[in-house]
Amino acid sequence: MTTQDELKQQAAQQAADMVEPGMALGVGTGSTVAFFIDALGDRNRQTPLNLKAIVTTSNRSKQQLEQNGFVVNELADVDQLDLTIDGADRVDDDLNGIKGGGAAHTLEKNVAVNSKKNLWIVDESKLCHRLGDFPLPVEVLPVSAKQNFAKFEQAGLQPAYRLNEQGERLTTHYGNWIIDLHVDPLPVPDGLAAYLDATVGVVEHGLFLHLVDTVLIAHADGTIERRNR
Ligand SMILES: O=C(CO)[C@H](O)[C@H](O)COP(=O)(O)O
Repeated sequence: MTTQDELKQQAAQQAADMVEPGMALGVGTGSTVAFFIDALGDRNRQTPLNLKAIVTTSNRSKQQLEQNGFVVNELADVDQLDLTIDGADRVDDDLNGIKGGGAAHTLEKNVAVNSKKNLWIVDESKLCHRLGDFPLPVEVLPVSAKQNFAKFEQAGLQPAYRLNEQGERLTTHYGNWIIDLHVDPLPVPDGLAAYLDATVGVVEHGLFLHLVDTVLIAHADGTIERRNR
């Protein structure tokens, strides 16, 4: 039987084959992306890709890219990316998604919107008809987290602070906190995104709507499905 890791690896391998020489590439975060980075490294060792730039969204991915011989750039040093390859926590029938299971969605969204094309690599367990069964991560400034938490509670969004292994509030790369919202299903994702975008103290949320161009889905029967927006 194919394990979930094998499925992630298959999607990652196919994505690595889709990278074109000379591209400015964005690379996301997570276990699926970790397979992608190793596959890209293998390909680059066989035939150098001479990538114009590589920008990534976490220290973990950065370290792994460097171990594979790539030089990593900051988003601030690049005008625009050609392609960004990332994982996702959920993908719905309209190719909208939830990201941020790894608390990296703020940088992930900044990289994604500055990329001409976005490709997600997922195994079939990430598919859903409607978003909601995976908690929606919201990165908030600590200064007004208490008030925003109360606001989310009043709005029926069932907030919970994300905790680290020590049981303390998890701190993001930018020194903020994550509040996970629990609404299943999300009735109107665009409406919720607009509400969160307009909430002072919300740094970024994990709703990635109308953003991805292509999703590669690894199925348990060994096929890789390609869905385009
Ligand atoms: O959004 C993310 C991190 O913020 C990841 O892309 C998402 O959590 C998927 O991770 P994995 O490939 O490990 O399932």
